[in-house]
Amino acid sequence: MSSFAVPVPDPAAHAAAVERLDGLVKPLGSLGRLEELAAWLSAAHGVVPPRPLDDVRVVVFAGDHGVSAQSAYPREVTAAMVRVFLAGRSGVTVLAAQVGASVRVADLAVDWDASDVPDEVTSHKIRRGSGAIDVEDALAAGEAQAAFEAGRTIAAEESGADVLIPGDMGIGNTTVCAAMVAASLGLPAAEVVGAGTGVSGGALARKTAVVATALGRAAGRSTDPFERLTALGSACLAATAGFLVEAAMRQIPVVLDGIFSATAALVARDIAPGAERWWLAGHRSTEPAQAFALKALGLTPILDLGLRLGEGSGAVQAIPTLRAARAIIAEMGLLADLA
Ligand SMILES: O=C(O)c1ccc[n+]([C@@H]2O[C@H](COP(=O)([O-])O)[C@@H](O)[C@H]2O)c1
Ligand SMILES: Cc1cc2nc[nH]c2cc1C
Repeated sequence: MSSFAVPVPDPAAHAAAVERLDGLVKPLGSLGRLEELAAWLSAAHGVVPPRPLDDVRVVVFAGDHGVSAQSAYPREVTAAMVRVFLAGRSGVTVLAAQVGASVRVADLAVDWDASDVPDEVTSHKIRRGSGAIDVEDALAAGEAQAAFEAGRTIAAEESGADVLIPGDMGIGNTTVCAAMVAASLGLPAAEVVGAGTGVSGGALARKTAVVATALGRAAGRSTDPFERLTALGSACLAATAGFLVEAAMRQIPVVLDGIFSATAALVARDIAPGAERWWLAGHRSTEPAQAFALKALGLTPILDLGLRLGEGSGAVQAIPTLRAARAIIAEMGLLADLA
């Protein structure tokens, strides 16, 4: 049973938004998804028009994985990228600057000596790397809960945001996500495994075999979301799930990114049913597991740009579309006022 009483987005504001949208100077329904998003934002903010989306914040959850050998890139890239985020030179930092969003990086489980980075980066650290899920549990007893609580705390720290975006950085995390989505939805490894950073041929077959072995090892432990995170997940996945649940509790809209945030969302929805009403899917990733997870959550991506970077980069791209959705309901004239 869930101990999270997730509020429902305001149905009266949604109804008022639909009525206003239908009265704008345009053929009925002609602004398509923008109309749907305008009504969604109105319900989330409980007011028509919704507030401007001025304060957009990305939190990149960084961690290493015992299955990092299934990536096209070496494990050390995770730690190196944390420094790139801090230097403002990552993909998401550059793209976030384009839409005026901030980027924070949180090291939950990077396998490095982080003694020279600011404390605020490592203050929620759970461990150095997670277990190789084909041979051992990802997390020790209690760590999934601790990481989940860390993610909740981070969302609380960022609760001044108009929109929150979970980002991710972790070599090997698409292997973990594939296993988690397969376990959550009862799918075979071959249907969920994707190229990640770019594996193909024999490497893709090995990645699929690792996911299949992990699923076999964790058989029977998928029902409870925290047990699933312990067996097959990671500290970052648990923290991102906590971040998503806390955002929903605080009625802060979230734009999900790629495979990682969709995987965390699937677990978070099991922990806090109804929380998914506070989340939008920012974009469609190339990873098959993301498509399965979003379908199960009932979420349709706003954009499909063929992105597979992660970091929150795709979600950030959806912000101008959301601002456009707000602008139509805030600024367009009414049919009733036509001369
Ligand atoms: O967001 C996505 O859908 C996505 C798809 C493929 C790769 N990534 C990023 O690449 C890393 C994981 O890929 P891999 O091949 O190392 O498992 C991790 O840092 C993710 O942020 C992200
Ligand atoms: C360079 C690099 C940057 C990334 N950002 C997210 N995942 C990544 C993987 C690699 C390899």
